[in-house]
Amino acid sequence: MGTTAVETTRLTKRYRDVTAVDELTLRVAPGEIHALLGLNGAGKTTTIRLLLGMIRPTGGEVRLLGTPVRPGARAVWSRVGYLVESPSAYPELTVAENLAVAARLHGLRERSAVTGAIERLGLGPYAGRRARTLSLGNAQRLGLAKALLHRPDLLILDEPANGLDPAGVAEIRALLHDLAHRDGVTVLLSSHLLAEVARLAGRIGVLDQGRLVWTGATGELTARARPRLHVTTRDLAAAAAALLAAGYRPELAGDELLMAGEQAVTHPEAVAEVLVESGCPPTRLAVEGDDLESCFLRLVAP
Ligand SMILES: Nc1ncnc2c1ncn2[C@@H]1O[C@H](COP(=O)(O)OP(=O)(O)OP(=O)(O)O)[C@@H](O)[C@H]1O
Repeated sequence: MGTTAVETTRLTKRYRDVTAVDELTLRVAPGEIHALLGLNGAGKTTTIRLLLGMIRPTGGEVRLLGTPVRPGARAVWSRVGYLVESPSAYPELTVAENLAVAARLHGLRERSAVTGAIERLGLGPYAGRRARTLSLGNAQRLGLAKALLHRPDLLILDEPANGLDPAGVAEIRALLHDLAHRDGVTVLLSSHLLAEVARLAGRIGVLDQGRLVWTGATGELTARARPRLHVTTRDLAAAAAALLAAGYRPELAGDELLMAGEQAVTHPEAVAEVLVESGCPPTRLAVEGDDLESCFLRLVAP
């Protein structure tokens, strides 16, 4: 699969005075787990609905697996699985019956597709339960099972961890990890939880007010959360010069110096010694790490 799995070009959706998605240009490579991260109202659901051709864009275009998404262009859907918010199921049918209906709609061999999906999603104990009696978490699992029935090459999921307890979240994470890394399935998912996507996605696109404000490898974002030594002293310039002369790499940030190096973080007492010797004793010296959520919030801060 050489083609880009998901490709949007200046994708835009406007509702009267709200621009829900604003000139979004996104590329997701095959086999990648890519997360669209954003706060409530950032435009995640609208983007996913546009990708799936559920709503018409005001501007721009979408290609999935190299094929333009247009009304009537059906071929690509046999290779795409999706789960959008609040998965729908026939409430009076059992889990197995719901899957059997979905398998028939896909033209699949019913029995093996259903058994495989039940097994993959750990739905065995619930196979005979009517869909309306399922917990939110198990309803979400049934939705995922349906999305995976036809073994798609691309899986598009809106907030897949919604309604799941921590064990369920871990299970879904393991499943998506396996799908991408073992079976080469491309996964595009939306989430508002950086800590969660950081454990799963290889790349992240941050959406804010419909715009892609940051995109890159997950590691680039989490690196911002590494601990740094914060130094405050009366004469920052003199302190910075002394620290530089001692082999450190201080960075001036407002009214303090920041030091990210391993040595400074693990041995702040040695830094204190340099500062005292140079006549700039620290008035504050603290190792602090930004948590992931504050890194994310800083990206989307007004
Ligand atoms: N059908 C609609 N009509 C009018 N405005 C809409 C419509 N759908 C979405 N919006 C607006 O577009 C913006 C983006 O909404 P969207 O649901 O895509 O965000 P989101 O990131 O998925 O948020 P959430 O996590 O709350 O679902 C919001 O301001 C929302 O109010």
